Amino acid sequence: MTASLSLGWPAPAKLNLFLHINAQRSDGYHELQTLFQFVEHCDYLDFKVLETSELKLHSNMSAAVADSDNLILRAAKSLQQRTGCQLGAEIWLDKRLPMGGGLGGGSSDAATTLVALNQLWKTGLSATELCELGLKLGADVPVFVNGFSAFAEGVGEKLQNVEPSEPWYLVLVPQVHVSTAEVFQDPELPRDTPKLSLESLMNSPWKNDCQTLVAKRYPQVAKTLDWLLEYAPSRMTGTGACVFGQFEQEQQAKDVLAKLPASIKGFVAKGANKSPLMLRLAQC
Ligand SMILES: C[C@](O)(CO)[C@H](O)COP(=O)(O)OP(=O)(O)OC[C@H]1O[C@@H](n2ccc(N)nc2=O)[C@H](O)[C@@H]1O
Ligand SMILES: Nc1ncnc2c1ncn2[C@@H]1O[C@H](COP(=O)(O)OP(=O)(O)OP(=O)(O)O)[C@@H](O)[C@H]1O
Repeated sequence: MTASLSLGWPAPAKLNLFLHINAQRSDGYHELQTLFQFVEHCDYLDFKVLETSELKLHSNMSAAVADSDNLILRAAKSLQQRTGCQLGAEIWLDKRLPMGGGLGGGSSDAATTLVALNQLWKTGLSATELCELGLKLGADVPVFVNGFSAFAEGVGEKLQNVEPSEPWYLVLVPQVHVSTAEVFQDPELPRDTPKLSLESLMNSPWKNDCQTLVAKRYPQVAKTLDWLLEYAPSRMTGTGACVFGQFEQEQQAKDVLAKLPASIKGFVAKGANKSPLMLRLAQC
């Protein structure tokens, strides 16, 4: 192993514990209020610093994503451009998170790339500057850079750290791809939930404003959610397709996982208010 090789940078999944859509802005984006929590189920990235500005990605992603669209390479390039850094990187992605499932895997990969390369290239951007850079790549990137469970407003970039309880989750992955852009463009999406204070949101029942619409458009999501609701309080995350049920004990979640019909995939993971990415960064 050479000194320039840096291994095992996690890119965790997130759950939207609640997701309210408050309004649509004139640029098409939506004002929302959401509560993000990480789960200890991650993609992993390895980095090798190159002395030239070349950026190279190797991955085991099941779906083909062109290099020009890949959020990892876009993140690395944006950091080079923002800082004038002349170094490059060879990056290995061990993709474990389902893609397009509302778990934010692509955004999380981008955030881990920004945080890791800022460290390895010694480009010295602050967390706030990395969040600003990340927001240009996707609305969910800043919360992953921030690294703490957060109440988010705006399009998802105005963050306030919070500490909800850290239960065990059973996350189910319906085998359908839900496009975030399509959900937000759908005329039937409710966009008028009143903005509430954090305190009243924390004390009200949690809901996802995209859930009814996505369940209607994708019967497999409805079926999966109905199945899980038999065992635990459950909701959809983000714009779907994944749904999650909440349990006090790991074993309870595993017992339900064991009953899962073969046609549905799922995993058990603990909620975490501190991102595993921050723990990895602290090791540097
Ligand atoms: C719904 C959430 O998953 C909640 O965590 C996110 O806000 C979505 O974040 P994301 O996947 O990073 O989304 P982006 O890649 O920025 O946007 C995808 C598409 O979703 C729509 N979009 C996204 C976020 C937002 N607040 N309003 C929107 O209308 C936009 O049409 C955009 O073209
Ligand atoms: N490194 C990456 N990993 C996953 N998807 C990527 C990556 N780079 C680009 N993408 C593209 O982003 C799309 C969304 O991927 P992602 O897994 O982040 O969706 P998601 O979990 O629904 O995200 P969100 O909850 O933020 O909407 C993919 O379908 C893919 O085309």
